[in-house]
Amino acid sequence: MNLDELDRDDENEPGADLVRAENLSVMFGRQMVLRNIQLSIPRGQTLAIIGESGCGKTVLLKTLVGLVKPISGRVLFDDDDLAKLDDKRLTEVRKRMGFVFQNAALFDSMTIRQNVAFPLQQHRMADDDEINERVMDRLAEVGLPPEVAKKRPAELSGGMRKRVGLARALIMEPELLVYDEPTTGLDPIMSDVINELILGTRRRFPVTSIVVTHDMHTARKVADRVLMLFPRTRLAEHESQVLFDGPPSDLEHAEDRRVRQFVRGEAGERLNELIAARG
Ligand SMILES: Nc1ncnc2c1ncn2[C@@H]1O[C@H](COP(=O)(O)OP(=O)(O)OP(=O)(O)O)[C@@H](O)[C@H]1O
Repeated sequence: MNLDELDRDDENEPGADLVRAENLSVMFGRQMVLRNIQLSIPRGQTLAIIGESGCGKTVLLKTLVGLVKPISGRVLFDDDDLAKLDDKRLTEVRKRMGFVFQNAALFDSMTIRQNVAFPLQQHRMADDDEINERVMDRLAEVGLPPEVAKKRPAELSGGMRKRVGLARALIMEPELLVYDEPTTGLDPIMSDVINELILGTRRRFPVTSIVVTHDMHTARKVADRVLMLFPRTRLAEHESQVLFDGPPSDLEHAEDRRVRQFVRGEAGERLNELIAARG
């Protein structure tokens, strides 16, 4: 083994950062949604991003995977600055990411087999037999029976569609999996099935995960680390937008009262603010 190979091995070790955001700020028109976000996600970590509606969770997620461009700062994926990559390199990098969207985002006109195979076919990654085998393996991994492959999304329940979405995200064996609200709209039992799948996926593959969620049960159960964002508009000028960054077990005793209120589901002074705003 030469020195270059040794270096590469170091980078792939658990613990080295896969994603790094430096001084990230994002604006839409005149609205500053994110300001000066600093974030490093080591390989193998599962990070949950929480915070009230509209605080910028999804925007942060999209910026970290290069779907939204920051007005300042940068995102490094495995040390590559996403803003500096041309389209071809960005496509290569995206192949290393899997996306599980809120509504599963399946193609209604395609069968489940075609939906799950889509990323492989799009990148012409395998022949038909291999694609078929991989699709069936992934469906089995998310607990779906083989006969589901022939069905169309409309014939499945919401929970089954979410599982198909996860199977599709896994088909490329990504290094980074991002989940946007994976349990929204599901009953508590089906939510827990999805939580267990997220945990099981992490056990089976050495994947790094980012989970945007409103569901504190999900955050506590699947995450090694939780990041809580707060809406920019309600922060004092000097305050950081990240109110909490630590293990889920520390949330209940967080120093910041706004964190404790959020995780306990208490409206606190927010209720008075909303009543005052209504006049
Ligand atoms: N493409 C866009 N163009 C303009 N404004 C946007 C765009 N995407 C998001 N925003 C604004 O950015 C803010 C943060 O949105 P974001 O979707 O990240 O919130 P969130 O914390 O994920 O909320 P929720 O929990 O309700 O999904 C919102 O005010 C939203 O209107």
